[in-house]
Amino acid sequence: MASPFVELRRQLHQIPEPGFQEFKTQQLLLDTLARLPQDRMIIRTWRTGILVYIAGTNPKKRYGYRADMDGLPITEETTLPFPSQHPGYMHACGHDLHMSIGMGVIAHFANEPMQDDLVVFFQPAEEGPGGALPMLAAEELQDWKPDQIVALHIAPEYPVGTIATKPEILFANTSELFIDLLGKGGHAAYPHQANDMIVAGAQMVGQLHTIVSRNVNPLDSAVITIGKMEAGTKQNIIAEKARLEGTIRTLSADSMAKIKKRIEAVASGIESSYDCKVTIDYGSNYRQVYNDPALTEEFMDWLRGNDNIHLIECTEAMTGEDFGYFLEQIPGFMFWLGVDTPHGLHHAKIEPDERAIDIAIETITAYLRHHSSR
Ligand SMILES: CC(=O)N[C@@H](CCC[C@H](N)C(=O)O)C(=O)O
Repeated sequence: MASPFVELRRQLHQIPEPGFQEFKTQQLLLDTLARLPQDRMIIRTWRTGILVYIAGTNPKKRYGYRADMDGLPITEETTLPFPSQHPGYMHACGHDLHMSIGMGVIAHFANEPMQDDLVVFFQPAEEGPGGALPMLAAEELQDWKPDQIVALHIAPEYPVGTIATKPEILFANTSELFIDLLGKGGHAAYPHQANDMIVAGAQMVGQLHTIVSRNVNPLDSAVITIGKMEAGTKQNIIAEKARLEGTIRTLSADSMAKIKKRIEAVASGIESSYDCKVTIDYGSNYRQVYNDPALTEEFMDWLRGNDNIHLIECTEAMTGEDFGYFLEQIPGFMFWLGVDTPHGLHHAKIEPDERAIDIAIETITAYLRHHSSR
């Protein structure tokens, strides 16, 4: 029989919700918390998020664990017997696992407290527009700020039982990218009387893809991805508008600033070439995930003595995570948790191996207990 936290993951998996609309998710987590011993627990809600305080036996310090809550606009194509019940939405980035692991950590310390205090943050809207920054500024959190914090992210490429991390930068700086092109629509047979935004938008995508290869130092990694392009209404109508939606990733703040300047230059070139209006909106921006070097090294050393975990010192990834904002204010680290599936993050067929859930709960609780008693 599956552990209660695997069961919880299966329930969460069925109700993926967009950022700041995690209403059913919040209720399910609150109902689950209500079944745990309450004597050491204080629960606060913030928007669709939850903060859970577990008082220690003789606290000198406060630890934190953060789990993200939102799903993605993906139509699930897994073979799981508990698929998403929300059409067009899926937990395809492991947040269902991150939350069930958080609940396992809470249950562990609610039953057998450690010396120090613990706050678990169930944080909405990691995929966008970003729940971490407003949550960190929320009144509900001010007297509960931890002294040290940890979070994890599932890693499809690693076997179960693997943890991968590194000191310093783990995940990139990110900026969303929304570009609107406005030209002049018209009849398909009269292109000379219109400004076709399909042609302008396609040109712009091509030019955007030269920025990383031609303007960024190759030793300083960066990515521009356009994940969505929308234009036109019918095959014989010239499109008046086009919209490009994407994301920028960089390891350095300098490259992010440079890329944005180049995008603006490309946009003004497109405006004059196609006699159109181009508007850029950078949406939400996430700070890099910067692992505290001393705490991460110490965690890695501790893992080396743990026979159940295979530790990998990995390289940086160009993924983003608004946990970077937590790490800007609170020392701590993030790590990858192996879930061994051939399909990557954000893929409709991703099926993380659930055995990783109990492994993560055991590892985090043992680490916190070890650290807390020092
Ligand atoms: C771990 C992960 O996949 N995170 C997301 C974060 C998205 C940030 C933002 N909405 C953007 O698209 O820039 C990622 O896509 O890396």
